[in-house]
Amino acid sequence: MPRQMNRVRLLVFNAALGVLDYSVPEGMTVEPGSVVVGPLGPRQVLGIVWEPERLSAQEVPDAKLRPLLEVLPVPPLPARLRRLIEWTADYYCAQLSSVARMALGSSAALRGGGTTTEYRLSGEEPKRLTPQRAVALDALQGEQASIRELAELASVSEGVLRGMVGAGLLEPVTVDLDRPYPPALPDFDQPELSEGQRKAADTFVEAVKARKFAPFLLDGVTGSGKTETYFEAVAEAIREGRQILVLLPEIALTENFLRRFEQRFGVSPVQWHSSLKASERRRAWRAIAFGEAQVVVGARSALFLPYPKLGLIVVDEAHEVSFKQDDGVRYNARDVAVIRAKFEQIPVILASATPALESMQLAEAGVYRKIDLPDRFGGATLPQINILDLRQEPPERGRWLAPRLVDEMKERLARGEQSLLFLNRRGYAPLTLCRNCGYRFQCPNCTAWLVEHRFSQRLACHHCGHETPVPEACPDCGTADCLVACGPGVERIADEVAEILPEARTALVTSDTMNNPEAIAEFVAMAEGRAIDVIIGTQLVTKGYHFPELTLVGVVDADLGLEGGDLRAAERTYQQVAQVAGRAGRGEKPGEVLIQTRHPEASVIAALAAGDRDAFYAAETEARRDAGAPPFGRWAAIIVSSEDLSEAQSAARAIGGTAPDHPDMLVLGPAPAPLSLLRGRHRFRLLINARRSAELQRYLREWLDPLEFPRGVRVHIDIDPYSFV
Ligand SMILES: Nc1ncnc2c1ncn2[C@@H]1O[C@H](COP(=O)(O)OP(=O)(O)OP(=O)(O)O)[C@@H](O)[C@H]1O
Ligand SMILES: [Zn+2]
Repeated sequence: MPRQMNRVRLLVFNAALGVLDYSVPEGMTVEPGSVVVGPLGPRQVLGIVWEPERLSAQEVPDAKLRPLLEVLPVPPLPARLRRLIEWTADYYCAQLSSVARMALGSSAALRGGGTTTEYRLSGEEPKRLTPQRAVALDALQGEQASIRELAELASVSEGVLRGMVGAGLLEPVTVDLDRPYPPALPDFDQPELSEGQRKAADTFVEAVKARKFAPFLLDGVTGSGKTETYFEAVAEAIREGRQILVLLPEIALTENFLRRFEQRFGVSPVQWHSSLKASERRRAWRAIAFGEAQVVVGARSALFLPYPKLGLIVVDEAHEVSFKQDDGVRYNARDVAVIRAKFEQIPVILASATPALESMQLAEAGVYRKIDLPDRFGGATLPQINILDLRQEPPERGRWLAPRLVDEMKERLARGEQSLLFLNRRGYAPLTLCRNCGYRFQCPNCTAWLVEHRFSQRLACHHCGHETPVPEACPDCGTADCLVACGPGVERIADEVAEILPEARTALVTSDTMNNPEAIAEFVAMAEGRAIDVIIGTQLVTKGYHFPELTLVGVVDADLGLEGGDLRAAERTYQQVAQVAGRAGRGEKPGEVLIQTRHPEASVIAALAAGDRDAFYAAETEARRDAGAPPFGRWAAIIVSSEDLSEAQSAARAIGGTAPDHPDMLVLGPAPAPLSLLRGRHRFRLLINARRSAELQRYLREWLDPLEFPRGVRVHIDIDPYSFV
């Protein structure tokens, strides 16, 4: 029984307001974690009741307190989650309210029950069709959503759709906002596990039963059946009536996961990601908060949701850098998942074929328990990896694929097998210039070249989204037809494949072409149905997929990732190439991988070719130890930006000038960021390298909190940064 509180302290979602105190009117019951509404001047403010002793604020006398207006009809945020929110804000030097906001998801979800109206095509035959209506009719087949969402889907105005409602072409459907999800069945279709899988699964199942904090690193080669293995732990948690969270790095992987899940458990899990419809988001949030959602699969933002009875967390493809959020609260979902498991006293499984060095180190130190799956499932063997030295076997002029790779692709095509070409570069060409005057197309808002996209016939900035049509003539010297594309992107590789293998059926897989679940599902179905011969893709196709007929992987440019030279460049290259190589030979036929490179002697490339993962990790570990880099030392970045260059510069200098002189901490910079202009803001960076034992966050706060900057200046702290641009 919560004690009756007659005054409360609220965490509110406006950092400028700080913390607010209210009185609790007669008859209203609140407890820590309650989501409430209070008056603020003439307006209202949403807040979470927090333990007053954990939020410092000036004490307001009882007599001056205004009463709360309302307690929202949702369960109070659990104490364990409140502690996680505090931990995250503290560790990442973020605002408590910004972290707490991630737990609430959507404001609509905070209001209870009810129905909403969605629309779908009525099936009525139109008598007369405007072009706009024809577009909508085509685009909205099988869709049901609000008018606004449908308008977005069909790229027509809401007015067009309202007209279609009037004409009876679209019909309203009443939807129960809180309709329950069908239950997942833990024994729906249990596969026969291999001996290794069985052992691993038993360990996980025991951990779920034990209900204690237990972090695992599931280190299994590509195709070893990590998913099947951790599904047994999921099944056990379902049987025990607990909730399960599975984090995936990208929505693109969800489709694949959903199908596997459905085969195993009979229904889809509850999804949580940024492209959910508003009504789905609200339904999912409420099912989660009320403990009714059993299994939730989501992107990193699913981590802070208010599960009342979490029993297991899985982070799949745990090495992926996209678990690191680089705006708003800059946190790493993989790391926070482990902390959440600790607060919840539950097991957490980090699954990967190419674990992050940090995770390997923690396993070695005995913090994580390492579970190995060293063999592929079903007798499949790991692919043969061969180096293709571009200096000795160059592609023809103006081409990017070396003859040997082309020959191998032709052979696969003749045998009815599939090939995959990997190049981690969207668009047609990364740089466009004028042949006559040398003019280069650059983004007006960013320090970046514009990337040509032939599909959309545009030049686009991959940092800010700026786009412009490809002009007929050079904007500088006015010469017509003089633009040349420099270097390859995946679209250009697709063109090349069309030239050399005109009869091959190809699929281009990038975030430009696979930007919705339907497109991804269609691609997967076609690849599985052998309606595709050659897949050309970015990092989007490197992981998760299982196409048994795929027997050749070509890495178009293995050197690309090493160019930037940041801390994790070698590791990332290793992971990407090993992952994409892992798509080959997963069925009965053996796979082969050809890595095109100009630096076969580089240690990453050599390790990949030799299949010597241990050697790679060992060398990389030593390099990091020498540099005092993570996980042996700690890093933090300070990013200073302003639309005004001199303002940004003096703020950065002021920070640099007041850097504490501490034996545990080395401050580098300020220096202009590699992306010195981003979305119209000038940027400077400082990098702090600290000893592992250093109280880095406290130093940072003591250093930065007293400083004041002009309003246009933003100062961000990035703890354990992944991006250095
Ligand atoms: N015990 C099993 N019974 C039947 N099929 C299995 C079993 N284990 C794995 N498989 C199948 O083997 C294939 C590879 O498994 P899975 O995709 O889980 O591997 P993975 O370890 O996640 O690989 P990657 O890291 O490359 O994504 C899948 O098609 C999966 O359904
Ligand atoms: Zn830009």
